[in-house]
Amino acid sequence: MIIPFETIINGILTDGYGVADNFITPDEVAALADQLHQRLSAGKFKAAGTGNEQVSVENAVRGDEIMWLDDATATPVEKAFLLRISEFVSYINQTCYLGLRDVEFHYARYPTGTFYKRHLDQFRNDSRRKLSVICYLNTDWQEEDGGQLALYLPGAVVDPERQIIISPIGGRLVCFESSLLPHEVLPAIHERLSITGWLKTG
Ligand SMILES: O=C(O)CCC(=O)C(=O)O
Ligand SMILES: [Fe+2]
Repeated sequence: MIIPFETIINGILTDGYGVADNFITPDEVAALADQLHQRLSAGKFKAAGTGNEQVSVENAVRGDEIMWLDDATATPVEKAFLLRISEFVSYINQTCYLGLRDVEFHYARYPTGTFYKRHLDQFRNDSRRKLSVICYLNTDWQEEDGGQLALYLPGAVVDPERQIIISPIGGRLVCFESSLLPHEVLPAIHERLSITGWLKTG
């Protein structure tokens, strides 16, 4: 398990973002996607807000629905995911001294036609968000399914900003500094599933 952790950290240190495939196994992707749909059918999802206004449904900015994960009510497959994240946090704290103390994660479901416009994750209401983490739960994702993540890397003096496009392939994990990288979710042509979260300082 150390290899994807190392890949992600090296990516953040050298490029400003890290990506690793197979952060979770195809079986775990399928089990989490299934669990997400069960939670959805049970009415546990809510339209996501944008952080400063209270959860008014901001369809013009983002169209996803979310459900926060919580240790107390997590099922075994959700617990296994959160455990993998806590191993990742321990690894980061041993190698990068970021002083991460807390995590928060939610499922996200983008129905067909939805997106999340360009934004930064360090919301006005939580400056403790240090690293943003997204793990995709889309089995058999195809290019025509849309919903790619676009990251905007700052340019140097003469270079323009660079756009990096990341496909939301099941099992893939993306991580970047919450306050630094503007990003957006391009329109999903097919339902798009993920678990998104933040690694936070104390
Ligand atoms: O799902 C993604 O690729 C990014 C989601 C995102 O930017 C967010 O929830 O803040
Ligand atoms: Fe974001």
